Amino acid sequence: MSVAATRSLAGVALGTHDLSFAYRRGGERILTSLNLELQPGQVTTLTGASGAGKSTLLYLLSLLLPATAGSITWDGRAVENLPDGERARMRAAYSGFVFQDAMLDPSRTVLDNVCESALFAGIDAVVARSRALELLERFGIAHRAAHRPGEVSGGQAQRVALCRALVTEPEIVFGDEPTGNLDADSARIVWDALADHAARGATVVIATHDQTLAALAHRIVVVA
Ligand SMILES: Nc1ncnc2c1ncn2[C@@H]1O[C@H](COP(=O)(O)OP(=O)(O)OP(=O)(O)O)[C@@H](O)[C@H]1O
Repeated sequence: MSVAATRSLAGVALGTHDLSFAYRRGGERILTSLNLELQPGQVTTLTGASGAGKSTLLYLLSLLLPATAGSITWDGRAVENLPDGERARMRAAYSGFVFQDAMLDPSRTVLDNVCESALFAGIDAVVARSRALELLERFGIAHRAAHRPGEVSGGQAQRVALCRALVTEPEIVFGDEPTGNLDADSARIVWDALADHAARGATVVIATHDQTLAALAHRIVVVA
């Protein structure tokens, strides 16, 4: 394992303060006056019924969506009103996101999908490629590096998405049902990788319906 992969991480404390959100102005509130503090070095799982707002909360915490009311803090800094460019820069520099259904770029190879987020975060191309190959190897999909996402299985695609999220060595990892397409053994590998990342100091926040995995987290937040 490389030196980079064993570097300890500081993580980012995530907070919400009276956070509310509606997808449309004046529309139904998905989240109402939510107050949370999520600590570095921990895995937090978000559970709750389908449609309760777990994915929405991940999008808010990761700065993909702006809050309707209230605030979101990263290490105490209010981030909900930052300009879009700054939010994108912070996302790329500090976080990785494993989306539901992988969401890989179908026109690019598996390797390029993983490298892309590192390049976007300003990581040197040679380093990005070496880290990407190392992660693909670690998760047993290096033999698919030159394939397109349409040529790999759902479970393999989900592992590629995990590699893409980890390639920047992020301080925060968000996962939206990251084990949803996986069999029990593969799900455990993904979970262990996320738990390892938290053990190194990162803040890890995972939305999941899998109660077995959720129970392994340091903290379970029920979104209602
Ligand atoms: N882009 C959108 N526009 C409008 N409403 C949306 C949008 N995305 C989600 N919703 C609605 O917001 C609510 C919360 O959705 P969200 O995906 O956050 O729930 P979830 O808890 O993650 O659900 P699941 O467990 O099924 O993935 C749902 O009622 C959903 O229909």
